[in-house]
Amino acid sequence: MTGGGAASHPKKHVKRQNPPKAADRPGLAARQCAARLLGAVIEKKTSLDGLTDNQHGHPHYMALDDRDRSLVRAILGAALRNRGTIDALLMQLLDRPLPENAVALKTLLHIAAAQILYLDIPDHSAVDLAVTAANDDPRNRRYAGLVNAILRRLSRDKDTLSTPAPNAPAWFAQSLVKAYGTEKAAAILAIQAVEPSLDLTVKSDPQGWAERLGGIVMPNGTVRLAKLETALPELPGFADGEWWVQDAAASLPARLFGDISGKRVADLCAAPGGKTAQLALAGADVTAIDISASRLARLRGNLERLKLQAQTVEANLAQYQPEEKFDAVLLDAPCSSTGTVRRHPDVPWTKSPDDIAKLATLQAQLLARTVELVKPGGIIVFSNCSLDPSEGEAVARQALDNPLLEAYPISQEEFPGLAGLVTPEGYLRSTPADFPNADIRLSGMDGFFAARFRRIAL
Ligand SMILES: C[S@@+](CC[C@H](N)C(=O)[O-])C[C@H]1O[C@@H](n2cnc3c(N)ncnc32)[C@H](O)[C@@H]1O
Repeated sequence: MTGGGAASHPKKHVKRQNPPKAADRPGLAARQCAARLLGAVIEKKTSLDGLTDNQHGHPHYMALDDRDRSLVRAILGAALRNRGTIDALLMQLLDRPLPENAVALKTLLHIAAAQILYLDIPDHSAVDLAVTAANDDPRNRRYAGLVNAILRRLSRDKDTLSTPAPNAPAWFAQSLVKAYGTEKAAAILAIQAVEPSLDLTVKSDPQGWAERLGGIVMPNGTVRLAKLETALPELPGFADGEWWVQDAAASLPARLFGDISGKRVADLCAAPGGKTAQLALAGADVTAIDISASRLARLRGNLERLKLQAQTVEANLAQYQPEEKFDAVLLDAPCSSTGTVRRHPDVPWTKSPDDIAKLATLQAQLLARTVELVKPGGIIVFSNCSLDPSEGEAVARQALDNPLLEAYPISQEEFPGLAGLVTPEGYLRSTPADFPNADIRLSGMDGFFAARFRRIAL
């Protein structure tokens, strides 16, 4: 007989199997971590690179195994690349807008929608895990039914819903239109939604490496792979230091010095060292300067793998005093990095017009300082990976107010196959919409700007 009044019959203690705790659900921790990190990017403007750093990342990310970490990165990549589309789709499915303060709910829905719409994950697990995550979070518990309903509808109707929404915050979309016109701005935003190819700068024999690695050779000699099929260190040539990862556009500024074999060249904002490696490979006696000890340590590690040499100096460029001036200097200045939006889809969401204005001021100061470090007659290359002309063309034009500098325009002949990147003023300007390819996975390049000057002998 069972039952009976609890008061009259003390309950026999029956050992019951506990239902699995939410925290034990496979895949839940990764989804919760993804939602937390998306919140940090959008609400606190924290850089995704820092949050997902394998040594110093967010504690919840660090607690995950490698598989879950790569899942978190994939979810966040899809959620950020397609943020405008996801937002518009969710709005269509909601009867009324979410409460303003329901930030955690919105983040959770975005994470789940990214999986349903863009990742090779069964829709039902994305939905189930989102509902479990909602129930596990006091802020979202009362919305668990709504989460379930919205995500099921999204899964069912995703092929018929349409949303022509820009995947960028308004300030970024508007700045692109202002700088490049409507058509090119749209092309830039379209390609930023696609995961970029992987470009390698090879020490020699680009054609041979392209054949070995299954890639194509770009006009500048970079080898481009449509997709990374294996972990980078497992690719042939990595351990032997035969190549390094560097976007095709990022490889152009260091080529603007001409023959630098045997010359003393300073790479003034050097880490992690892609351009230092190019200069060293070209035979220059390179001094690599950077303000960041940890980034310089990465640079040293990279050079060691590549079996290339450079002296390294940890210093703030504003105070740096070399014993002797250099024959040439490269200033690859800190910038808003909006040109790297394809690999860093968090950038438009973490940066603002205010940041761009501050960085443009800093770049002008660093460029003025750079002039003091080069010998009369020496070449100065100023570059950065911003798409905003106020960090590029405007800084370069203003620098010519300095009587010690003269323009040394870049000519189209210097870049066969990429001559379209050279502007009438003699600057180099690339955007993600440049170098289109019928195979979208092979299309595009980072947005980069470079200007070349000569220090005048007075
Ligand atoms: C765009 S990254 C350089 C990338 C590098 N040139 C490459 O190709 O790998 C800018 C670098 O400037 C460094 N930096 C920023 N401000 C600096 C300063 N005042 N003095 C020296 N380095 C600085 C940062 O630590 C960062 O490593």
